[in-house]
Amino acid sequence: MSLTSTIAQTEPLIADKGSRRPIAVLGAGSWGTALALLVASKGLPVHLWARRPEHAEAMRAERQNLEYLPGARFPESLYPTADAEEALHQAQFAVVAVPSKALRETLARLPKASAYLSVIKGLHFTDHHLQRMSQVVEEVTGVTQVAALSGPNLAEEIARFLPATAVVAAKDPDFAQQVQQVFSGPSFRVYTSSDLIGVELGGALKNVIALAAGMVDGLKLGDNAKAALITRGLREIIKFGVAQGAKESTFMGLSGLGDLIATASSPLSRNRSAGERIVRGETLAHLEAQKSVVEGIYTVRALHAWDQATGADLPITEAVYRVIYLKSDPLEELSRLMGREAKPE
Ligand SMILES: NC(=O)C1=CN([C@@H]2O[C@H](COP(=O)(O)OP(=O)(O)OC[C@H]3O[C@@H](n4cnc5c(N)ncnc54)[C@H](OP(=O)(O)O)[C@@H]3O)[C@@H](O)[C@H]2O)C=CC1
Ligand SMILES: O=C(CO)COP(=O)(O)O
Repeated sequence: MSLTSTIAQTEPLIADKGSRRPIAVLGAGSWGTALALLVASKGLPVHLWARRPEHAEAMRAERQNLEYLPGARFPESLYPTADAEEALHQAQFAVVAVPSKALRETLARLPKASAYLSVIKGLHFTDHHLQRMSQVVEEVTGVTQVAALSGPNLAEEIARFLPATAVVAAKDPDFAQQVQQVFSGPSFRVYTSSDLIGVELGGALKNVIALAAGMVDGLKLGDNAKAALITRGLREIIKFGVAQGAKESTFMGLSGLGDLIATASSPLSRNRSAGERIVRGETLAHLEAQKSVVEGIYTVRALHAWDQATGADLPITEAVYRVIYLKSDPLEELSRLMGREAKPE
């Protein structure tokens, strides 16, 4: 099936301007593929870009992504390609779904889209500044129409069309609504928000708390400890996020508390399971080398650099940093947290 026939055969289900144009998904890992499936299952044309031609070819032949999401069959309107020009041709917007460490390089070598949706849960520290992924997109491409989608969204569950929710935030409310329409469906309910900072920070920072939650699981510290970690972790996220300009209420929503609960408790979470493996002796080098990304190990490094530069008070984040990067004993870090100065909640 050719690209043009994919577009021509597809009857769009949404009524907004530009809806006949395809959605380009840049990154054919587990999340890019799951989102491509969601949209294509509505009959909308989706171009899924993979960086390796043999990966795109295999997906076209198998009609599934055997490397990242085996078993999830591709609808007709999902077209995998390694040709970026083809992927981005007439796209309504491009969904960026590569790991945060690959974002700059990927955007710099691909043709520009007219608008972008970041679904990346990461954070950069460059030149003494923290950068959210939408800011990186804007800086590298010069495109200002950028949104972010986040929430409790484990790719394997989304690809099985189990019910889930997410929130999309953008400076332009019309663009947030356009994205909402494209992704909303019977198994995926999408809310809008104007708090781009809060939505992006919630998604990035919960990965650090999920790493800590995995450590709690690995050390068998119990459910009280896990609940305490999630609650105090959320407090740390809120304090940091509000200082960055986010709204506190955003962190009590899907992209904050919602995602934190899912990631800190699910056996499917790579961040949570990485925490578990770290306390059993697995090395940072091994985690960095694994095929599927563990974003929290980069986010905690960026937050540590920020903490060093500004003196922000991020005790759980710092404890996770010391365990992962300085090989500190997790039980010593725990007693340091438990022994902090007494204070009101
Ligand atoms: N998986 C999930 O449940 C969810 C993930 N996210 C976020 O989405 C983002 C992507 O994660 P996810 O899809 O899970 O990651 P995966 O590890 O599953 O896939 C990563 C994808 O990015 C590609 N990639 C890796 N390095 C590069 C590079 N240097 N240049 C170009 N492409 C590259 C990989 O290609 P190749 O195979 O060739 O290496 C692969 O297609 C992360 O920020 C994650 O936090 C958000 C919500 C849910
Ligand atoms: O962001 C996610 C769920 O919302 C995915 O979590 P992991 O990256 O830990 O697998």
